[in-house]
Amino acid sequence: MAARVGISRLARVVYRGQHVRLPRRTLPTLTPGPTTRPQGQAVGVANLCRSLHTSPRWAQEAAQTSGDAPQSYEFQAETRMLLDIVAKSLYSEKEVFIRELVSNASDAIEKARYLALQGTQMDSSEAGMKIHITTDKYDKTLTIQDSGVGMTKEELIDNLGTIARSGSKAFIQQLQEAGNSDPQSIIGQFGVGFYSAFMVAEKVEVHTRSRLPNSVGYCWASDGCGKYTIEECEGVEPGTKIVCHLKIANREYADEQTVRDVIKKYSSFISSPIDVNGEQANNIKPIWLMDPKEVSPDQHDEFYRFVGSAYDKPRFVLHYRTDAPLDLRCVLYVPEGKPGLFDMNRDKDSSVALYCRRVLIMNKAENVLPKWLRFMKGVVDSEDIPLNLSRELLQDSALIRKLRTVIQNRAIRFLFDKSRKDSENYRKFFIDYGIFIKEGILSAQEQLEKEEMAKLLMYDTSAKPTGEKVTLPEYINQMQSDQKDIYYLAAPSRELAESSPYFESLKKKNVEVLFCYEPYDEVVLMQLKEFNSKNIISVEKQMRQNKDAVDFDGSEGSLLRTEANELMEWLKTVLAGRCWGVKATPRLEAHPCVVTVEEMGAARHFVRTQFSQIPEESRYSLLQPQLEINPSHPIIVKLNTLRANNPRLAELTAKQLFSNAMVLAGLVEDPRTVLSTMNELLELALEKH
Ligand SMILES: Nc1ncnc2c1ncn2[C@@H]1O[C@H](COP(=O)(O)OP(=O)(O)OP(=O)(O)O)[C@@H](O)[C@H]1O
Repeated sequence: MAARVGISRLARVVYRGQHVRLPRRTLPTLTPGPTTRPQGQAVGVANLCRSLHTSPRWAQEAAQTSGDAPQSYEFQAETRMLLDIVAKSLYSEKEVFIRELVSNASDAIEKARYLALQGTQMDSSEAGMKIHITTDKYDKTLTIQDSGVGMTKEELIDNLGTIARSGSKAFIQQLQEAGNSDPQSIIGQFGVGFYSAFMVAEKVEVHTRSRLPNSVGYCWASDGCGKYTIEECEGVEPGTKIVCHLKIANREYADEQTVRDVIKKYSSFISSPIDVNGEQANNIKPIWLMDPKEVSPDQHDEFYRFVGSAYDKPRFVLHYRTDAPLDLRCVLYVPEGKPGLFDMNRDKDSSVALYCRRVLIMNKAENVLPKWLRFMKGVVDSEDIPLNLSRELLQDSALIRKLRTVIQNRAIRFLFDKSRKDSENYRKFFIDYGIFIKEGILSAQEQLEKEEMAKLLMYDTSAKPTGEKVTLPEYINQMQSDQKDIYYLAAPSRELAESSPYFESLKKKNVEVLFCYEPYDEVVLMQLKEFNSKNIISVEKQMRQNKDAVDFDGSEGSLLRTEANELMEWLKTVLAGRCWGVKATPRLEAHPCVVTVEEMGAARHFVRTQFSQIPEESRYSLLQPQLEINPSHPIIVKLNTLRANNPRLAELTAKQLFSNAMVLAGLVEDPRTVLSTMNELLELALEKH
């Protein structure tokens, strides 16, 4: 290694095609040679450098060659094409070449570990399984050395002279299909493995020795312009050392801090230690690869803050490993904090990083998790994901879809487990994050998928005190033996739900009813339609469908059948244009009447969202409300006599009863519309007092 002298005392010369750094005092003795390095003269050059008391790295290595002339080879045609494009492209993220080389180094170490584990006879020691990176600003070199499997001469030719990886093949194929029209746009979608080094290097040297017994070392070198050389070298350590002689424009990659930053960005979680100039650069443990039992809560807290760029803690940790149907290692966190308004946005960036064998593929990987799980933060690592996965493929590949389904199913199972075993914390989670689950149900296509997510829903219920929620499976478990359907009631609050006329008869029969307080709750349940082969129906619908006849037994204070029939006929006339039918119901007790419509939830949604644009007279014909009267209620009984005694007061009372019922059903957006006749009604009612 050259002695470190100040830059002012150094001079740079190009000697036989190489940039050589020399102390100034030696300059007069140097005679520039030819601009290209002739084959077979490496030893001479090295000798010259030694005699000048300087030893640039390439010259040091040249001094160790066997002395035989390096053999020259041509790259396979496809490789040449790839190299040409890579070298000339204006690829914006050149730094990824470090990721590619580090990932190859890590793969080589993994292979060596694996072979050693398999009992293959090898020259290996676990202790040295490291990646060493050295930077030299003066030489403009970046060297990446691993203690992995190394390569034999044949492997060098096969692996680096031809396109081995499928990703590169796909890249070439796309390029050909695109008719060479826009290579930059295509190259941006791919990592191009080892060849990406030529984006930044004018020359790349690979010093390698296979770990197989009795292997010799080789030096592979190329400027990426169609040819490469291989020569036998002595003193090569087992493993591979890649020296990138950087182009002047890319000399920043010989800067230690730049390299550290790139490693932090892409390769923090590589399992082998990565040293940059002797100091470890990846000090974060890939905890998702550890045995879940071995990871402490503190480690999770720290890692969560790192991956999620968060300041709180995770409330739930899903640390999950599987080999089938996909190889998958993931750690996913549910934040302790509540979601902010921004988190609700479906376009919010994902907080999940996608790795493949500890190599970062994409930081904010969209589509790895379904949208509704966007509140989860963490890491997904799958060996089945190709390293060169493009953004386009990530958008729409069968593999990513499969990954998404596997993770979604696991997340649902995990959360469902929490709901049963850690119910208090799950209840709090549901209050904060339930809206995402509802969104998931609304956006799912398949009934089965909807029902899976619906296991996670929780509601207040008529059978439990306020705040004690039940899940749908719990509701079904508690159902009465003769109960066929799941009932729900949408109301703005528990008080209004409990006093709802629609709930009266079920309450009397002790039938449990789910209370939904949010406007979108009933939209979700309407979409869900059924759960575990049970229909989910609103209490209003249940009432409208009910065919129970009124028992006109002449009980005291109740209308007789004929009286009720006459009153209903009269009501039809008085409410013409607003009411599409009148019937008597046995299901009311405290209330004089209710309004029912075909799909109450949908109607309410319609009223909320569309009614302002629809003229008054058309609104009723769209809703077609039906009035159901309670023939035993004092107001109804009185109304029947009133229509003969005081027709005007009876008419006003009937209209007001209908308006009140519409309000109770949640079908009136603007309450002022029901007050128009109220003063006249009061005036007449108070006349005799
Ligand atoms: N440091 C290394 N040690 C041993 N072999 C290496 C090393 N770097 C590259 N290779 C060999 O060269 C081949 C080509 O490398 P390249 O990066 O172009 O693609 P790849 O690593 O095969 O692709 P992928 O990472 O998708 O499997 C590798 O498959 C490997 O056999």
